[in-house]
Amino acid sequence: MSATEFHTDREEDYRFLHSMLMEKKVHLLFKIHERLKRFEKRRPVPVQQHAASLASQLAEELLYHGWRDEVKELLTLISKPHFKSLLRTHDSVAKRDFEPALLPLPDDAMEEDEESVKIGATIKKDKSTGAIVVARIMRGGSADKSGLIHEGDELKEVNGVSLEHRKPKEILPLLACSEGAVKFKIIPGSTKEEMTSRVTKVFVRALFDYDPTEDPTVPCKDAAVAFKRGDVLQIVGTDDDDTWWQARRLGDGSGRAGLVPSKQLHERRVALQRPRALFKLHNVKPPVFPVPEDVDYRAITGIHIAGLRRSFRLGRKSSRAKKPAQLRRWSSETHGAICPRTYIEVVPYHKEPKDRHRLIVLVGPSGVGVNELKRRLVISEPDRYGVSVPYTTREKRRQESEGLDYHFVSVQAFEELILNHRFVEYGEYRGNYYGSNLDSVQRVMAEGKVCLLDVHPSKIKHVYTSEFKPYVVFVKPPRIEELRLTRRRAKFVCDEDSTQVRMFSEEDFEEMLDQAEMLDSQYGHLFDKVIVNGDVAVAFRELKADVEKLDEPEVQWVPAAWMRSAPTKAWRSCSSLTGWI
Ligand SMILES: Nc1ncnc2c1ncn2[C@@H]1O[C@H](COP(=O)(O)OP(=O)(O)OP(=O)(O)O)[C@@H](O)[C@H]1O
Repeated sequence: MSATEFHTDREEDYRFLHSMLMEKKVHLLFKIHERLKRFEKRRPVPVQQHAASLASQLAEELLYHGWRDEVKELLTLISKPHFKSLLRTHDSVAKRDFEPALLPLPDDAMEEDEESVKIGATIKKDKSTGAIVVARIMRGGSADKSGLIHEGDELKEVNGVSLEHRKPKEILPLLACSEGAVKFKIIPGSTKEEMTSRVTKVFVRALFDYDPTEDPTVPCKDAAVAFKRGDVLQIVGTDDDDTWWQARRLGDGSGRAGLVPSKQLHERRVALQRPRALFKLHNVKPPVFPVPEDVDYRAITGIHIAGLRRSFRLGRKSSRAKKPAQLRRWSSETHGAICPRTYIEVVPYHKEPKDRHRLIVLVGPSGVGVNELKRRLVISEPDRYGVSVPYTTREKRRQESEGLDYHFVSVQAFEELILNHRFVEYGEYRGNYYGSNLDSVQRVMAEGKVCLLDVHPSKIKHVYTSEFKPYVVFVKPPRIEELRLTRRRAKFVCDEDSTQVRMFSEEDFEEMLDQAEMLDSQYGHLFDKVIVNGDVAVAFRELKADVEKLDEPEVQWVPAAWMRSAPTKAWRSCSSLTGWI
């Protein structure tokens, strides 16, 4: 090689190197390298493990924040499949839970006589030791029933095959190909005491519906439990998990436990949906005002039924009245307060023969037939059912009797009763007070009768105590077609003085249905029973049978707060019993 050639080569090399180093891509690679080097030293730790669900919740919330350009841009960005995949990858790295797997043990390995029972367990690689450990045992599944495998146990061998250095994914085929009994070699993860203390015996009533098939965030749809508002769930494990609990639904027959959203998780979801709820609330019509009625049921039925007059709920008459000054609400109304409804702790209650009857609270939109049902109950068994006699400050009329139609009291006496919190519900109409008084309710109950009370649901809180143990029945209108059909001949009182009656109009039906929807969405968590009042005879029979059931020795689930002064320690951590009503 000549010197000139050598020189030329060097020249070319130099040019090549120069052009390569000037390449933009190479510069970017250097930058990435430097950045990675810096992060290597800092060892960043993920701040959270649910970035993907957080982003989808954020996207949902952004929908309610107008359509500004920045919002639009952010929404487009977090909705992109690449971005979503990135977050999902981030989450699995954050959890170091790269390959979670449901352990498909054959049923007969654990439970010979229950072939239908599915094994329930998940395994994962322990991030610090690299060992394969049992992550979750589904209560009621084969693994749980065998009593041999527990959460935190380390799996060493399956059928003699060592699991060392194996990934969870590699263990599944080992189980799949095993026939008959499966042998595990296990190192127990916790002591027996620790294990039993993990299984809580807390029962809750769900205050919302949950359908895992519609929940994109549930870790495993098959392992989740669906429930409806009002269902009683036994919380069998919270596993220190603030997102998913394990629970079994009472009465579903399987005894299998599965995942349900934790109180915290549901609260977070409700909080994110709140803008929508608040938006809806602006349309809510004002609720309760006193509207007395003087229908003479004694003349109609031959039985004197004290207190069976127009309820103190705001009638359709009042909500339409264009004279708001005439009607003034006095009691402090907490109607608009919204608290996320999650779960309420409940305990079993067995009614003893010496116990008083539970208070029956009937609620429903105006005109739905609450009074009608009350009246039918009292007439059917006047010695068993009673209604409380309301209080008023107005003058007694000639045909009225003290203590039968009303308790006629002075304004001063009435206001003292208000100050002493003796009213479940009260208000003022044309300069006179009217109210449903706790003493009246207590008197009916002391007579050994079933007291029927008709209040706006926002007032239930005044009787939500162990003394009254209210059983709340929501009387719901049927679909509009059935309303038209069943109320063809029905008349209702349509003026403030209860002197005029008229037929129901299409608008009345629509308003009744709207009100029912609003009551259900705002107070549905308080309802023990929903009765659709289509055919009144059917509704009455259903109501009567339901109320009679409360006297049977069957277990009734009542709020734990009624039966003890303070919530259990175990539950205190996962539920606040205040502020939900
Ligand atoms: N299922 C039904 N079928 C036909 N008519 C009914 C039915 N239920 C109630 N009614 C009639 O509808 C009218 C209104 O019923 P009711 O007075 O019981 O309503 P309400 O819910 O108590 O209303 P308010 O809150 O205004 O007092 C009455 O004439 C009653 O007889």
